[in-house]
Amino acid sequence: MTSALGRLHVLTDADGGPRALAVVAAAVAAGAPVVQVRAKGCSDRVLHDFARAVVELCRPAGTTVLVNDRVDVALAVGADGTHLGADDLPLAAARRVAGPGHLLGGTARDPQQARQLVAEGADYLGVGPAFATTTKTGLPDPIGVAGVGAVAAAVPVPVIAISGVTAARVGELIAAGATGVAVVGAVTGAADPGAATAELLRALEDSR
Ligand SMILES: Cc1ncc(COP(=O)(O)OP(=O)(O)O)c(N)n1
Ligand SMILES: Cc1ncsc1CCOP(=O)(O)O
Ligand SMILES: [Mg+2]
Repeated sequence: MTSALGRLHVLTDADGGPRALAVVAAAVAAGAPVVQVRAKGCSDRVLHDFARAVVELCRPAGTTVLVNDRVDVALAVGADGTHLGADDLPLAAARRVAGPGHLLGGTARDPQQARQLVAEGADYLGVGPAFATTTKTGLPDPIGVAGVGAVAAAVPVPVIAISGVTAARVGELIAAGATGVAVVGAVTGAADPGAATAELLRALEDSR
């Protein structure tokens, strides 16, 4: 079943450890509509078990679960979708594996790339890097609010802005045309991830 796509995507921090699950529980309890399992550098077994635990935390709350990079793991744990970047399985190939009822998102930084991903069947796009971030290294220069807006104007699917997103920056991103935002540090790095999630949700509500 394809779940509706929420406007706040909380991405787990890369290590997928026990604190990561506690952050997910706090974000879900605070009303996060989407959690993305993003764990780097771990074994398939660790990623699978972590993703399964996230699904078990999210299902009772009706929270949509996406898995970063790995459509096989997403399907194995019953997640709602998969997020695919330039180094991941091509989106069209993932669609052949996953079938029509699985949310597939792609990463885009410009209108041409965005239109290509939509043509391949993307249900939504993660667009950025909007602002500079220390969470992920090796990123190209930020595209800024204007760059997010240029992509949003070019495609009919939801645009989720990512990179350096804070509650204070939500309004300008939505005003530029983004549907929602994706965050790592704003929640996982917060002393109170639940309160941080609620602040982001308020900022999104205020930006309608
Ligand atoms: C919502 C959302 N947007 C963009 C990304 C980045 O994905 P990708 O380019 O595959 O980079 P990694 O996250 O795999 O480092 C995302 N994960 N989610
Ligand atoms: C996964 C990813 N892709 C582009 S930036 C990023 C990390 C975003 O992290 P933060 O929200 O802490 O800037
Ligand atoms: Mg990826």
